[in-house]
Amino acid sequence: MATARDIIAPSRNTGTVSYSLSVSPTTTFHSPPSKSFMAGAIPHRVVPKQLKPFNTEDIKILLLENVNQTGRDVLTAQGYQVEFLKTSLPEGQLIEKIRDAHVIGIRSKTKLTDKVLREAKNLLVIGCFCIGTNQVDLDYAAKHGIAVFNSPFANSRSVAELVIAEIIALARQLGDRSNELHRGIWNKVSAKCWEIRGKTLGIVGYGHIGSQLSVLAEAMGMSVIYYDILTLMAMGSAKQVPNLDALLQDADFVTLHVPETPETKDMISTKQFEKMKTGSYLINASRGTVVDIPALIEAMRSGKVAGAALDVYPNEPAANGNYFNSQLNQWGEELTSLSNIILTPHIGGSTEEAQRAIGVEVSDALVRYINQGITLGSVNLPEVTMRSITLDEPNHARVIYIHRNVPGVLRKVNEILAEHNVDKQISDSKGDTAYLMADISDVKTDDIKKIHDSLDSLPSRIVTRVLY
Ligand SMILES: NC(=O)c1ccc[n+]([C@@H]2O[C@H](COP(=O)([O-])OP(=O)(O)OC[C@H]3O[C@@H](n4cnc5c(N)ncnc54)[C@H](O)[C@@H]3O)[C@@H](O)[C@H]2O)c1
Ligand SMILES: O=C(O)[C@H](O)COP(=O)(O)O
Repeated sequence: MATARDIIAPSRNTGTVSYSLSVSPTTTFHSPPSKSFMAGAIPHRVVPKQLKPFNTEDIKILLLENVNQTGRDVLTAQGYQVEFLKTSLPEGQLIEKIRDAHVIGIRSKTKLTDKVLREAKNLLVIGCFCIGTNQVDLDYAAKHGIAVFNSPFANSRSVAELVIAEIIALARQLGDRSNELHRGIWNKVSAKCWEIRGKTLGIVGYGHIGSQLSVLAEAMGMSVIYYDILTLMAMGSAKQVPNLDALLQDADFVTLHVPETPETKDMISTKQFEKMKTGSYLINASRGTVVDIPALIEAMRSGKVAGAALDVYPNEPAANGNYFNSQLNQWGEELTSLSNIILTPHIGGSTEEAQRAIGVEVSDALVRYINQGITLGSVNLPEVTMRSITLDEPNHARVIYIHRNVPGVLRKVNEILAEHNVDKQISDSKGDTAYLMADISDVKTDDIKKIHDSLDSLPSRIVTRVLY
């Protein structure tokens, strides 16, 4: 029997009733009509038709990890069934829950491995309500026609501001002084406390966060150097250095802003600490795997590193609570016993501004994908968009065919579509997966199932959807 993932029934809402235009990606291209337009210069506006894949209340969305209310509002306004949980889920429970879901929304904790995704038979799309997508097996998802979206920079500023705060806090040993006074100890010292003015900040990874931080740090009188695998335009007076060693030997503060990849695993370990200046500082708000923590503990004990701020850890708890100990990470208690180390629970992107913006951005992308098949912003499928079908175009349908990227597919698809007029068609590929979108006209209701089933029976098929 066809499932919600592949068979597409007509929407209850696609008659002549009024439509919400908010879901149309093209809405922003329609200026409000001016007075002269209203006076009759243009007889009527072109109104995008709200395509629906099937009765929207059939769409089941599972939101984990306390996705912001803004995101929940966008999705519930569509009439989807939204289940919301504050925490991540252990693998067994995740597998049980994901079997039913057409959409899952997560943040950085939920691991969507191939093992989990294999059970997600109905899953159309994954929304990462964060920047990182390392927690998702992107390749498996693409090969199975599951689109993945994220929010590439809505929390970048929040992370950059946190790092600025940490640079000053480490230079002035604020964490220690505050902890002491909380225990009743007055310890007024200036030894080894510094201004940050004139010091050198070394930024590893000069992307959205690194470059934003660069601007803020220079404004506070720091010199900025950066290392990145790409040659990137410097902000202000910052200077790119040719390799990591060059950065480590010159920086007073080293801050990490690279993604989690095989190349960045233990990027900062014993050898790198040896290259750093004595009395320098390390900040990691990227991913926990990037720093070899036992090596950091050693470097801090020896005095090589004068202070550190960590926001991310190799193992992080699924929920808030009393979990940060040696069971979670074997060095947990050694780390907490060090002086001048700021430990935060992965809060780099946790501001009201960032979470609200991410909620809207990712939910909008999910709605566009579910209702119209648009993949703009997808991190694992080719980015494909087409202007909306309008209310002036009855008997039109949008065909989405995600298929293996092998020769001869377009010919077969167009043989199937040949009985109809193909108004627009776009096809693009990324690796092994290709994405075809075609708007066709002269389509009768009875044709929909035939088109769907014919495309679905092609050997190249990954996912077939027909929207109208
Ligand atoms: N602590 C938090 O709450 C928080 C919030 C947002 C992002 N993050 C993490 O920060 C990371 C960076 O975020 P971003 O938005 O700046 O990402 P980005 O993709 O904009 O920038 C990453 C940069 O790192 C560079 N890079 C990749 N591999 C490298 C390597 N081996 N050596 C040197 N440079 C390398 C890339 O070329 C790119 O310029 C994210 O991947 C995410 O893991 C953490
Ligand atoms: O990837 C990110 O955006 C950050 O690591 C923040 O993740 P979070 O949304 O789980 O706090």
